[in-house]
This record gives sequence, structure tokens and C-alpha cells, in this order.
Amino acid sequence: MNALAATSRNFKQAAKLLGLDSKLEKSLLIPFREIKVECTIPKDDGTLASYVGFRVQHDNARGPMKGGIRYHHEVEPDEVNALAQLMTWKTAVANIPYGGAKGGIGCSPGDLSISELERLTRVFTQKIHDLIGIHTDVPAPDMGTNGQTMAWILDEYSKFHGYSPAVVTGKPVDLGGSLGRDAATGRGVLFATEALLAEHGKSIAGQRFVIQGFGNVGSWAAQLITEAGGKVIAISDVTGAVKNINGLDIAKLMKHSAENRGIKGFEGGDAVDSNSLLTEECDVLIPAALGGVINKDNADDIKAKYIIEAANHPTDPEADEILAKKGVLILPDILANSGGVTVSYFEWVQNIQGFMWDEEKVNRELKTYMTRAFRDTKEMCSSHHCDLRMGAFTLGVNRVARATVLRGWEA
Ligand SMILES: NC(=O)C1=CN([C@@H]2O[C@H](COP(=O)(O)OP(=O)(O)OC[C@H]3O[C@@H](n4cnc5c(N)ncnc54)[C@H](OP(=O)(O)O)[C@@H]3O)[C@@H](O)[C@H]2O)C=CC1
Ligand SMILES: O=C(O)CCC(=O)C(=O)O
Repeated sequence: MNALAATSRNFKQAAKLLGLDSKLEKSLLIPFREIKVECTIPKDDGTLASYVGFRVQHDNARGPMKGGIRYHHEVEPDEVNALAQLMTWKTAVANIPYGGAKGGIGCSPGDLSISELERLTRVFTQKIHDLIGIHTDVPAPDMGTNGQTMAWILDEYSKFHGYSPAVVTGKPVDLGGSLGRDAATGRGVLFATEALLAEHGKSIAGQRFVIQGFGNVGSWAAQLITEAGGKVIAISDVTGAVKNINGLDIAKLMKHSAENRGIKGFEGGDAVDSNSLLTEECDVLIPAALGGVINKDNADDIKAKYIIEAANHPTDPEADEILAKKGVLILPDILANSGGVTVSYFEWVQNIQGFMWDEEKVNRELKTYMTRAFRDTKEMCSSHHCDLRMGAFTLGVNRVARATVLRGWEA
């Protein structure tokens, strides 16, 4: 199912459970602003190349809009729209004072040189600089982007507006980035998984994990789960998938991946078919790459008891229904991966205060926020007799709806 159709379907179900006024429901779904820009750059070989960039600013009822920028060849308007909408509900679930936005450029970052990526990022920033800002819309990294990308945006934006470190988060620590932001989404995944397992009398130790994606989120999740005593038995990235039922050596896999631009060829396990990774025998499945990967075609074959959505919208609504019938518990994206934007909030707060927290404080606060978001979601599950996805959606949508009405929304 199309990402926007899937996200909107979940939103409408939550609106129904909350008994939301139909006009308010319609207004909450419509994005505040959709930006599309053409970014033309000279390539290293002297030819010109053109890429389409997007920024969708979905909602700002609770504060400045917030969300990552993705560089990927599949970036298209509907998906960016869906991701921006998810950010609105996610920041509300985390109860941080933000709305939601998302951006992206349709490109294959692996095929561009560092200087081409820099030129592309600077041109994109030139085209959107007057629509983002510390109190309007604050970008961060997502798939295919990283701290360096944020540093270029910061620098380009600052040429127009003066030095403004708080205009982006997820930037390098040397430029005012927060300690702990790099690991934050993976660490948040760990905390959320711990909270879910604890409800069932279990802990990370002794559970078998399968992870799709070995980038920022997947690799940190794998490291932290291993440190907590979990056994990561299979991992995939674009180059392939590797499995070891005794547990993969994540430190060695990190080294191999950095040296070989991917996990293909890693000798600490058996190469397996990437397409069957999601249906491997395990206790906990963590999709940490693309959206829509768990769908009606593979949901019935999934053997995990728990799915922790580290990626955004990895599960289609049709798959949700199939998995619910099988008794598989899903910790939804807007809760499970909210650790990244939560520490982005800490980073923004530190920049505005001109003060730096130590990493221990960042991680401690992150745990408090993740545990609170989990508890608040469970309360919505109890009061609306719904699953965790609807618990999180009703929590987020209700908070945004209340802020919207309080600010003076009129039907
Ligand atoms: N970064 C963040 O703070 C946050 C990210 N997220 C979400 O987490 C997910 C991952 O983001 P992030 O880790 O930042 O992105 P990265 O670009 O750092 O990593 C993405 C990973 O996914 C892999 N991948 C891409 N396509 C496939 C595929 N078809 N099969 C298997 N693996 C694949 C990539 O492989 P390769 O490297 O070989 O290309 C890479 O290992 C996204 O859905 C993102 O929206 C959510 C919240 C915050
Ligand atoms: O850190 C942020 O601001 C946003 C992270 C993000 O894009 C996401 O949570 O999907």
C-alpha cells in the first residue's frame, strides 16, 4: 500500500477511536506546506545534473516543525508527505514541543562523490533557507544523510541568517551537536524494547534478534542489544544478509562493513537471502531500513513474536491485521524510533541555552522520555481497547488536536 494511504488510514482509525470532529480530522490530515525544488549541480566530470528536493511541513500546532532529510532514489512526494505526517504524531507521542516535517532529495547518495553531495546539499539549502529556521522547521538526518550533511546545511543557512547551530540537529558534536544523538534512535529502540519485553516478564538477554538495515539506526540497535545480552542472529543491508544462530560479532561486522561498504562477504556468519530475512526464525524482528517491507505478501510467514519498528512505516495496514491474528506484538514506529527526535530536541535545547550536557545525562533523559511515551501509549491502549499502534496514534493525534483547538481553530 502507498505510504501516504497507509499512514492516513492509521490516522483516520485513531480519529474515529477519539471521536474527533470530522472537520478537525480533515484539517489535521492536510499538510501545512509542501515544498518542491529543482536542484541543479555541476558533477565532478563537468556535466550538469538535476535532482528534485522536497520538504513537507505537516503541522506546527505544538511547536516548530521537525523531521529528517532523506537522500534516496525512491524519495517521492507521497512518501515524504507520509513521513512528515508521522513526525507530527511522533513528536506528540514523545511529548516534545514540536510539530512534524520531512524532506528528501531523489538521488542515490552512494553514486555521488563527497563534493557532489556537498554541492547538492548547499543548493537544496539555498532553495529552502527562508522556509526553515530555529522556530519554524528544524531538519535532521534520515536515510542517506548524516552529521556532515547537517554541517553543510548549517553553514549554508548561516550565510543568509547568521551563525545558527540550532537550525539543524544531528550535526557533528564539534558544531554544537549533542553527545548521544548519533546512537539515540538505536538506544531509544533498546529502551522501548526493554519496556515491551518487561511487560511479558522478559528481558533483552537471551532473546534472538533479526535486524533489517545496518546504517545509523540498525547498527546502533545491534551494538546496544548485544551489550544488553541479546543475541543478534541475522542482519541485512543493501549488499546482502548474514546469519549466525550463535550471535553475530557486531563489532567485527561494523569493521567489515566500514572497510567493504556493506556487510556482503562477512565471514562471521552464513550469507542468506535478503528477501527471506524478515521471515527468519527469531524472537524479535527489527526492521531498520525502508517503509512497506512487511506487507500482505510476507506477513503470514513472519515467525517473530515481537516487531519493533525502528524504520518509519515498515508495516502495511493489511500486514498489521494478519500479524494481529497471529498474536505478533508490534511496537509502532512513532513510539519505537522516537529516541532520535527526542535527543534532537535535547540538542536544540542545548544550542538555544548555549550549554552542553554530558552523555550520561542525555541517555538518562532519553530513557525517561521513552519510558514515559511507552506508559502513556499503554494507557491509551487501555482506555480505547486497542493495539499498540492505535494506542500511539490516539495519544499523538489527541495531543495535536487539543493544541490545535486551544490555539483557536474554527470549524
Ligand atoms: N537516523 C535517525 O535518527 C532516524 C531514522 N529513522 C528511520 O530508520 C530507518 C533507517 O534510517 P538510518 O539508519 O538513519 O539510515 P541509513 O542511511 O544510515 O541506513 C539505512 C540502512 O538500510 C539499508 N537498506 C536500504 N535498503 C535496504 C533494503 N532494501 N534491504 C536491506 N537493507 C536496506 C542500508 O543499506 P546500505 O548502507 O547498504 O545502503 C543501510 O544499512 C529509516 O526508515 C529512517 O526513516 C527513524 C527515526 C530516526
Ligand atoms: O531527529 C529528528 O529531528 C528527526 C528524526 C526523523 O527523521 C525521524 O524520527 O523519522
